[in-house]
Amino acid sequence: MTSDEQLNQVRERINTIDAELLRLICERASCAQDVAKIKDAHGEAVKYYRPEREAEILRRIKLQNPGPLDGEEVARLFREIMSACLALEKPLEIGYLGPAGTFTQAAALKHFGHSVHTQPFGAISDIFREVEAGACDYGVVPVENSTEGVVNHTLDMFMRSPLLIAGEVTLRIHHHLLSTATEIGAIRRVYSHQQSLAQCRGWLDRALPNAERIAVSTNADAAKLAAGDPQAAAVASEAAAELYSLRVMAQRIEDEPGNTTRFLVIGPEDSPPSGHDKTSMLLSCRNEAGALHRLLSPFANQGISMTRIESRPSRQGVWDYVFFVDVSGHRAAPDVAKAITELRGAANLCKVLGSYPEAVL
Ligand SMILES: C=C(O[C@@H]1C=C(C(=O)O)C=C[C@H]1O)C(=O)O
Repeated sequence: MTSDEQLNQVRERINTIDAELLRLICERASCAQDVAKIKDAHGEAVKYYRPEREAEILRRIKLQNPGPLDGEEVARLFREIMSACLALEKPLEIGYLGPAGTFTQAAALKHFGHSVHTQPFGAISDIFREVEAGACDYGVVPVENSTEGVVNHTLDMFMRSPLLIAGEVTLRIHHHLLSTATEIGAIRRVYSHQQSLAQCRGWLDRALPNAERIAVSTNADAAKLAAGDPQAAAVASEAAAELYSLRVMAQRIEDEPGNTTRFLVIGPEDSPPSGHDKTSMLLSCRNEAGALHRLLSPFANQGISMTRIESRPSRQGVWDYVFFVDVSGHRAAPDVAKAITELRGAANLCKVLGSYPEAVL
């Protein structure tokens, strides 16, 4: 057989597989419609989106993956299939910290897939308000974001808001040099958020020692500015390059590889147990010797591991400190439930912000 004949044979096989895949994906979509019909028939407030079920499905796909595709890769494909199936009912409305092209938008699409409708907001408080009002189904806000620097603002909102955490998203952050210039030598100005500039300082010192660095409020704003100035560049994401028609002049220019940031999904409800969950809570104690130790001992007593603790001044005058604590496990799990009961007795304040699946993607 000639190589052309061999290729034709494999291509024929691919065409047959594609037809079969298409049939199966459509059959899956019909099943999703059946789920909706059954739920509708039972009346009451219908909730189509099930974060715990989606997390279970994605975890199973990763486990069952026989290769050669990477587990992350197959999970991403199934993420999009589920997103499209769910959108058959009604695309979810997701508010995020804009403008378009921010890492928060990338996080929203990573978590929900591309079949949702994303709506940019200028401030984190606007996102909380829109979700509280029901204008958005969920919101996505940065919580440990090394680029936008708004962690505290998100944490402060939880002190006042009745919203709960329904999910978390982690995103690897890569910075690129974007411009309309034809060569790097033509660049006189570099725009970006100050933290992104700081994260690329070494690279900028070497490649653009004479260009002025100008800090702006978001990386998407930087991309917008670079789009209108051929002597300027922006340090921003690939999404921003596409959105503002900029060329990627240099890729992955961050000094520290492996920079990951975390986002939270906020909604009117948290998530039922998925098998691998986290619980976030807000705790407070008086400023006295041993108070923090006593506050956290219920977790240690139950053998629960704490994955994060962040302290904030309470601003309410009543309590000195407020701690944002993440622990492993769902609030419905006996050990976590027991620790929470103990905490309620000991802490001045114990507000459970929600239990949600650990990020799968
Ligand atoms: C509404 C449901 O399913 C939705 C659709 C899913 C899918 O396409 O696999 C998964 C979870 C839900 O977001 C449900 O299972 O009750």
